Amino acid sequence: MIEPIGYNDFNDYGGYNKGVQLTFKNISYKVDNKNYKKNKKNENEKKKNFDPEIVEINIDNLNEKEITILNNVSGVIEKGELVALMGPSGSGKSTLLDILAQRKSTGKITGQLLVNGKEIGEAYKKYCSYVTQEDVLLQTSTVFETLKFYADLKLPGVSEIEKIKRVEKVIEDVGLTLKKDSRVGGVLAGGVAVKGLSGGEKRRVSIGCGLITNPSLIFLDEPTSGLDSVAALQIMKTLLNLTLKGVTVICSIHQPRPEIFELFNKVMVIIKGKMIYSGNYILEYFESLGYSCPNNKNPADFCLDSAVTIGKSSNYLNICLQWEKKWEEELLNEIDYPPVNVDIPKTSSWTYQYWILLNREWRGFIRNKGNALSRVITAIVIGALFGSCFAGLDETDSDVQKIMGTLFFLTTGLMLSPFSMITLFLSGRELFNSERASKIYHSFPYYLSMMTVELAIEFFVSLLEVTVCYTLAHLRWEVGRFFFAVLVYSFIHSLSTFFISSLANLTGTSDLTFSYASSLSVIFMLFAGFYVPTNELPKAFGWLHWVNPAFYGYSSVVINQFQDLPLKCTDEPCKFRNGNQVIEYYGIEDWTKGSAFGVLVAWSTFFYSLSYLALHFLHREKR
Ligand SMILES: Nc1ncnc2c1ncn2[C@@H]1O[C@H](COP(=O)(O)OP(=O)(O)OP(=O)(O)O)[C@@H](O)[C@H]1O
Repeated sequence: MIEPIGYNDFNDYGGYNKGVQLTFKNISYKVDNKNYKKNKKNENEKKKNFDPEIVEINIDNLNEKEITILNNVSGVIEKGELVALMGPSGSGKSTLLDILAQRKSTGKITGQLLVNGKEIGEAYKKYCSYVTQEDVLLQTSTVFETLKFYADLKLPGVSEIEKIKRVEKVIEDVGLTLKKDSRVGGVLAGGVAVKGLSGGEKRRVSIGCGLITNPSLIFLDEPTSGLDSVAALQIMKTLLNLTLKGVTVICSIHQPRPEIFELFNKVMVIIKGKMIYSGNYILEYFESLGYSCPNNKNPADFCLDSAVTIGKSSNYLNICLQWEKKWEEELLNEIDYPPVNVDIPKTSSWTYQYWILLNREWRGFIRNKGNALSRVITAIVIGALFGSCFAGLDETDSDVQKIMGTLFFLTTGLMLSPFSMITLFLSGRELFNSERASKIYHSFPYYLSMMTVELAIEFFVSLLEVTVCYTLAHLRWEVGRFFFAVLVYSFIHSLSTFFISSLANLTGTSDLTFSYASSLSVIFMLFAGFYVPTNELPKAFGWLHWVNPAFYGYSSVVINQFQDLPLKCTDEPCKFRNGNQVIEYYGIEDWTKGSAFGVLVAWSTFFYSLSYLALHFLHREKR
């Protein structure tokens, strides 16, 4: 027999009241029917060949522009209650939980949500926790680091020692003391597998993240899924102990074993988007409807089986109406709203969020050794390859074309290398969406920290590649010009990173990102000014180089290389006697290296902002 785990030694660091009463009235949720037009067409076809003998589907339902997922759902959850949300698969449990936790950002939600009888405000999410059904965790962090990250962001103003104590207590409560320093593990973006926790252990880490702040209201979407029966009971007892402190806990749950089912103070049953019962006498209620639980049957299994049967029966709508009537006429009037205001927990500042996120981002990069090493090795190999192909160039008119080629291939090499980051951007986005929905940080510090680490790496990679290539190819090796070239190349690299991350954030899929990014990169390369000098472009395409960021990067390094450079003539007639003639030949004499670099920086800023805005506003949730 597992002993319940106490929370008595937890301090209320946030200083806010534990536990709240939550009332939801007439909640409905509708989404656009994406198949509306297709269904309408099919319906017309069916009407043409209508045969009442064989048509079974309800044509009217397929025909609606909006699909109703939840329909007029109401209920009350008292302070300190442990509530089970039950129903057949697809009945709307997770959707209701998402709406109660204010995590739905798509579809049309109507109805009222009250905390202690008052409309919920902006701070609502700060005193609730939500534990998702899927475990979205950073694979490279340890159990301790994962929980400490939540403690750092969600417990501002609490001392380091207290935060560590809190983290260790939660780790103990979710039964992971022996795994405290194990990595979470999983498959990293790019396919590298990191050994780590089992599925059930990850579940416990996710639950621990929800418990770290000692919240007033906890929502858990199927907290016991993936756990063995002992671990499931242990987790549920942990939750029960929280409720004894007054915390309100709501879980969606499928088929709990009888010992777990007994722990719940209240059961809510949803069938096909409608509530049919909410209370603590579920078996008696089903009996009154004519469904009796056999003695030897698990009551949770019985409830679910009965719910499935009711959903299919012709009496379903009557049962729903009967419950709605009971709610309107009896239960609603019996609600006793506690006269307590909920204190709002503090939030950490953006600078602090940035610092914590930066640390995590950097740790993630260092621990993803395969990625870090491959980027460094690729930079050295590519730099050496270009440098060797054009090795020992002289400052002569006959080597001008080769020098132009070296500069161009360095530019394109650095433009193409961020393609390998597509999966990294998209997998990071899943974690970001999950953490943002919990309101633990703002998107801006997240994006800034991610890009700070990326920019630092890119500067280092560019420095390596340019140093190797410039040394071997004998490009203009003066301190000022060399470092200017490194700066331009690292901006070309970052611009391409921002460009690809914009596409990833706009499209949300790796296939589309790859396809758009590769097509546009080819256009960028074609009109960069190497293959065809800008003044020789056909008139119809002449404008293209003006809107081509690669043109500005390439022009900047070409001017940096050739400006005021005397060239030796190897053959007569001599094509170029000095570098300025080269600059003129390529049609970029109106630019200085500084002005072209300035436009490159402006393009980088544009893609940086576009990528951030797409991250902030698009693809918030999968469903
Ligand atoms: N945004 C959406 N667009 C279209 N359909 C949706 C959307 N959100 C939910 N649904 C549909 O609503 C139904 C209820 O989904 P929900 O995930 O809430 O069910 P559930 O009871 O939690 O199921 P399960 O127990 O299998 O997790 C499902 O059929 C789901 O496909």
